[in-house]
Amino acid sequence: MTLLSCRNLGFCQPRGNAFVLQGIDLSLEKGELVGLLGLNGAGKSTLLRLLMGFLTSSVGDVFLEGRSLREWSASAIARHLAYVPQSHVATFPYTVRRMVELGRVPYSGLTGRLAPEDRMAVDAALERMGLSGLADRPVTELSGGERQRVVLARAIAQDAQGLLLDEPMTGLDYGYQLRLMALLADLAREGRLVMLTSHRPEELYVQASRVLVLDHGRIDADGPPQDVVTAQRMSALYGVSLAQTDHAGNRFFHHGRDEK
Ligand SMILES: Nc1ncnc2c1ncn2[C@@H]1O[C@H](COP(=O)(O)OP(=O)(O)OP(=O)(O)O)[C@@H](O)[C@H]1O
Repeated sequence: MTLLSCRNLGFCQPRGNAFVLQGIDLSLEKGELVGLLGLNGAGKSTLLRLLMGFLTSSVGDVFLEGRSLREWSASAIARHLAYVPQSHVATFPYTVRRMVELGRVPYSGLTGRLAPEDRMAVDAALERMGLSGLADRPVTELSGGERQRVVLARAIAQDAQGLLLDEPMTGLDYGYQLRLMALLADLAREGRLVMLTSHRPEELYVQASRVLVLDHGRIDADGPPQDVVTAQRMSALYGVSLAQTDHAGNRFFHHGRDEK
């Protein structure tokens, strides 16, 4: 079932004269783990922000559950879609628990008391991100990777049907990168739409059910990872010579020896 879709979506920055995104047609289904690849500046974050309703399209429209996002209130969107930004600066010394509790605001309201199910969702998210032992620490006193796990836990606590993540692996140690990808795959298998931007095609090859390539603001490829994450396409996209080796369900890329 389609959760999010867009038709002929286009976006120009307010003071820019060129389109950052153009002619984007997408139908994003519940149960999919969608990876979004593209060069720096290709428009990946812009697309996620348009799908979240943080930016308003210049052309075309985004639909959530078949209704234009323009008809949805911000809190109703937040009960359907959670978002993890590319970077997050902690300026106020909230505790880790309090930060994760903010994921429940779409249900409890800003001043509302947390119901038992809110507390359960917060505890489960803390546990899933390995933060139970840090719950009472101020976020301003955490490492970069720990803070990233707090932002991820807040999004998971939101318990939304759609989870849109902008380079979520940034700053995570290798163990948490692998755990997070497995968790995202689980969330998709549970019937959620999970969409993430990434600069790691090999990781998308293993876990994503669908991979999109954005190139110069347009969708250049859209399909299963076996068809999209190929040495030929990745070489063309990144402008480097790559060869591929498949092994035990993984695909590894090797940088050609002729290039430095
Ligand atoms: N606030 C802004 N004002 C003007 N231009 C912007 C703004 N934010 C982004 N852009 C431009 O929009 C284009 C798309 O940026 P976007 O952040 O969506 O790219 P991205 O694919 O997410 O890149 P990266 O991989 O580097 O995160 C870029 O050309 C960028 O320079």
